[in-house]
Amino acid sequence: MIRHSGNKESATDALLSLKHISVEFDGFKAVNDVTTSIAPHEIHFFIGPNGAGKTTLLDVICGKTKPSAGEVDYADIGNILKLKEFEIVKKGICRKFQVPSTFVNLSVYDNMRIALNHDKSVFGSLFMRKRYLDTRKIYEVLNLVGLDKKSKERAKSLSHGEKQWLEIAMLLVEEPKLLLLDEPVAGMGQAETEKTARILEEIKDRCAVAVVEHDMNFVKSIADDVTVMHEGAILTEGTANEVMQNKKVQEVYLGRGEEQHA
Ligand SMILES: Nc1ncnc2c1ncn2[C@@H]1O[C@H](COP(=O)(O)OP(=O)(O)OP(=O)(O)O)[C@@H](O)[C@H]1O
Repeated sequence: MIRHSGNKESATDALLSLKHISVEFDGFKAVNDVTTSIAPHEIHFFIGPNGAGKTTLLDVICGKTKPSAGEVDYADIGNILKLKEFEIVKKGICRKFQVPSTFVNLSVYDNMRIALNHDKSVFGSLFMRKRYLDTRKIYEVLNLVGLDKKSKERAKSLSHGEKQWLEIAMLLVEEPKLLLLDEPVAGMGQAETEKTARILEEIKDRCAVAVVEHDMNFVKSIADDVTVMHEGAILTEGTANEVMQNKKVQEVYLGRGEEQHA
């Protein structure tokens, strides 16, 4: 975790720095002058009420949405706003969206082979470039997410949680430096949520993880750093305990009932 003495802009050890980011949709400011940073190998959560601008921030980081103002400095590359989405992926920022992106009729293993080849053409990946596939690497990552024994099963036969872990594994074989996850435990029961927490803790040896999340028990269990957003701006930042004790956070988010966090 980076501690910034009140000024995240000066964090020189950051993997990614958002500097004065604003995003407007038809004159509406969804994100308003956000400055924060993500350290290498940390699990950094973005929390806050619905519509606070959390997902929009992830969209900015992965290049899906271009901000109206600000800079996104990343690793030794500098400002990545000039890059296209696929170029940002190649630089090591990988995003898991809430919409599933596996090939449901293919096996877990074949999904991994496609991901490893950065080639979404099923036939190109499965047959023509076969000799380049790295089976050991695939099994090593499948083992990390607990799916190595299910490598031959079709993706559609996996449980909800297993599907999410497969998608995470498909990103991990690309060896990202920063993994972006949008509500990774949505729809999971307690056991799957806890397993996801253990997986993310292992992943952070390899890369930083930025997560948009509403499940506060999940946040508390693994967060290194938490940014609380409200109405497009940062309300406060700190450890999970620090932000949960913050009166403003309790007022605008935590104290508003479970339906807000669903
Ligand atoms: N493409 C878009 N066009 C217009 N408005 C948008 C667009 N994307 C997001 N917004 C608006 O921007 C605001 C922030 O949305 P965002 O999805 O980032 O919030 P969030 O904090 O992720 O919320 P949630 O927890 O509900 O996912 C919302 O008011 C939303 O309606």
